[in-house]
Amino acid sequence: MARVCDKRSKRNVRVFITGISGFAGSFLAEHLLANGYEVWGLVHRGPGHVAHIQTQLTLRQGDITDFESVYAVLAECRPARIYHLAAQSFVPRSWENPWETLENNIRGQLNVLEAARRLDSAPRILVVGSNEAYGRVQPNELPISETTPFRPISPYGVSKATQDLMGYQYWATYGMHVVRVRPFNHIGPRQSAQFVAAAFASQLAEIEAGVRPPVLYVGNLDAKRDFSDVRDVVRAYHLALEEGTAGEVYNVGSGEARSVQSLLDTLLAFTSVEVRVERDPARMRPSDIPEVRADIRKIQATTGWAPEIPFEQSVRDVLDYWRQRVRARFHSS
Ligand SMILES: C[C@H]1O[C@H](OP(=O)(O)OP(=O)(O)OC[C@H]2O[C@@H](n3cnc4c(=O)[nH]c(N)nc43)[C@H](O)[C@@H]2O)[C@@H](O)[C@@H](O)C1=O
Repeated sequence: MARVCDKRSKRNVRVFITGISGFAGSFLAEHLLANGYEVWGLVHRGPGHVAHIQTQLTLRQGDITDFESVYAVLAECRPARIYHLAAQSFVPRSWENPWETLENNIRGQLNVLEAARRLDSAPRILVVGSNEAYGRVQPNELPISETTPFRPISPYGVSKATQDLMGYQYWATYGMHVVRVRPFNHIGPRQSAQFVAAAFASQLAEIEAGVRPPVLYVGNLDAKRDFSDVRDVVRAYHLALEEGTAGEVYNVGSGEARSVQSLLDTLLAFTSVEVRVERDPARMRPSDIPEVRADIRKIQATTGWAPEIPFEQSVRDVLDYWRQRVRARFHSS
């Protein structure tokens, strides 16, 4: 373990992160900088969530679905590690526009792997799948292990199953050092308000600030998800790529299932305002996986990783993040 945390030994190790300006990508960039890596990244538009550390990074603009732009940036960087995080990650959007999600996620990763194959730096590559690839899991299959079959029920799940298999194939065919992870739900500051914890916290922060009536809109509260903190998840990504075995795949989760109702109850315990909770039909999905829970023994045994941030702390941090954002928005106008 000391090996991957030794800053001096990583000073010349160049990593490249796709999706660096996003939710998980920004925390990964911070984590790798703190561990002494030289961090590069691909941004589509602006620096987003890495604006505050921009001077410590080398950012290049490009479109993940355009091979030439991906190849040009990777050929310039010649990274020793690639963390491929860029993706369309909101499940309901994939039902509205399936091809957009499939194209972005599948073509995007194909471009990264094909470009990496042409590099003489022979990078290690982290491919990010999802528990959505497991899809419709039966109660007797819980907790979900890496050998549980894929039965995706959303185009997003299909795209992640494909990315996962593609990562395997590039290892099997070309012997490339590809390590795959299958993260379960992760929450934390900076997450878009599309996702459940941020969706609830952002409404609550606005209600507290008096800029929204005291009605909190929700979707399916019965679903059970395996939530972990994004800061624990990016630590797992780093350890998986440094300590994991090429060609292998690792679940990343907490090992516990919680209902969306219990997430809501935890949030409401942190506020003193009275809210009415109302079911919003627009937030219901054509199909929703009823329960997921990760078997995380494989990554624990291989890397020693374990989640460290308690669920309540993550939820509190999400709410505080949205309180700050709401304050900044309404004080500056
Ligand atoms: C691992 C996996 O994790 C995530 O996928 P997700 O599970 O779809 O995440 P979510 O936060 O959108 O929904 C969680 C649950 O919460 C329910 N729910 C209730 N009420 C609202 C609501 O108001 N908003 C949302 N978004 N969900 C709601 C919703 O029906 C679902 O059962 C992505 O990061 C994905 O990229 C990924 O890979």
